Amino acid sequence: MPRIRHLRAFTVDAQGGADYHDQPAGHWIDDHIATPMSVYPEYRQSRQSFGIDVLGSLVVEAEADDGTVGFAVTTGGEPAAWIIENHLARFVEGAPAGDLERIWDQMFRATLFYGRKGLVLNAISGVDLALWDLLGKLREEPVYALLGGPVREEQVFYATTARPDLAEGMGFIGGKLPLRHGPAEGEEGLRANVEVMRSMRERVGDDFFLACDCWMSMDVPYATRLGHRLDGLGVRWIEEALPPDDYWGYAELRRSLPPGMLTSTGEHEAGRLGFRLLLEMDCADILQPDVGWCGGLTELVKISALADAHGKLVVPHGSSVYSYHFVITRHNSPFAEFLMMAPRADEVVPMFSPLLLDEPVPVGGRLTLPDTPGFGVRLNPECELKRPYANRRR
Ligand SMILES: C[C@H](O)[C@H](O)[C@@H](O)[C@@H](O)C(=O)O
Ligand SMILES: [Mg+2]
Repeated sequence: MPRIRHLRAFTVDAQGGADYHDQPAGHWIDDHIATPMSVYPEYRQSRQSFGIDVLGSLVVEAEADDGTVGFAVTTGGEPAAWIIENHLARFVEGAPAGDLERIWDQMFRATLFYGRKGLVLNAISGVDLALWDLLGKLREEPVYALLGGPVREEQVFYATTARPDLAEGMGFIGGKLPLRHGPAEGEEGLRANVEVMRSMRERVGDDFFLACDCWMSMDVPYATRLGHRLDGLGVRWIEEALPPDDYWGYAELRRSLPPGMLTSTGEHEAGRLGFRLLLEMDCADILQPDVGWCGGLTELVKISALADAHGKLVVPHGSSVYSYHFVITRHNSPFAEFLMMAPRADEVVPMFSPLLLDEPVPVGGRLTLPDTPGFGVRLNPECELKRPYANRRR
């Protein structure tokens, strides 16, 4: 097995890409969506106004001594690039390309004093995914084959979108709508949240599930009232109603919702111990780790096994090929998320566009992955990469 000769971290000088919240004005994903910052009226209209896209895309390359290059993309930008070049690289360069477990463990242990979750886990995830891509290319196998192979022929998707009614016509099995109002907008905002879901239910068929995404914007009393007002509208789950660390609140909310209305969370959680806490405190019915943020595939495998042992679903937060190669191999990941990244959510475009070439998209709401080695994607040469920390300080 070749050794890893170089690890490189780049930022991308282009909108969109892996930091998919970085979109031009007018895009549905930045149009008055409720967030923890909604308590400040000046930050309600646009999530970019408070910096949701402040980090930018991160590209990680791992080159083996035989010249093979694996890469991956995630959210992290310059700060993640600094962590990778000045701290994580020492555990990767010189190591055998197959030593994913030891490399991951050293990266995680070495950053515990300042990492644990958040940006550092994004950086570790980016390195880990690049190493899985490299290993697949060296072994000439798709990553899903390295994970034990598919448990189904094709993957079905629900769509996260401002237009679930359009997503139904595209063959998706359900639609998740981001809610626009939080507690600070009072009863009027709550009524508007309920009304948008009621209106959407009237526009889609009974077999098409709806969910609502609250992006950490609420509190337990408000989310409980919301859940009971949505009862009867066929809302499958209420997503990420509370801040990620409010394990107690999630457990209380889950007990308080109407029978059959599920809760989900996890896209801003990281590491298997964080997900163990969500499981053992009965916080959610569906866990949604983002494989580009939770620690990468090496950690997602552990998170998923824990969840499976608790009888819980793992439906990773939209992360393009990096989650598709995983979910196709796990029974407790029966469907996947697809984020509709067209500005008016009226057509299917690759999630990380324009950063990747050969990025697969669902057709008719379903997808069969090719057997291309690694994750089966290439970097778009038209996207200008910058390597801000090539001259390492440490
Ligand atoms: C659409 C949601 O508001 C977020 O932008 C999205 O990133 C995430 O929460 C999701 O579940 O897709
Ligand atoms: Mg979400």
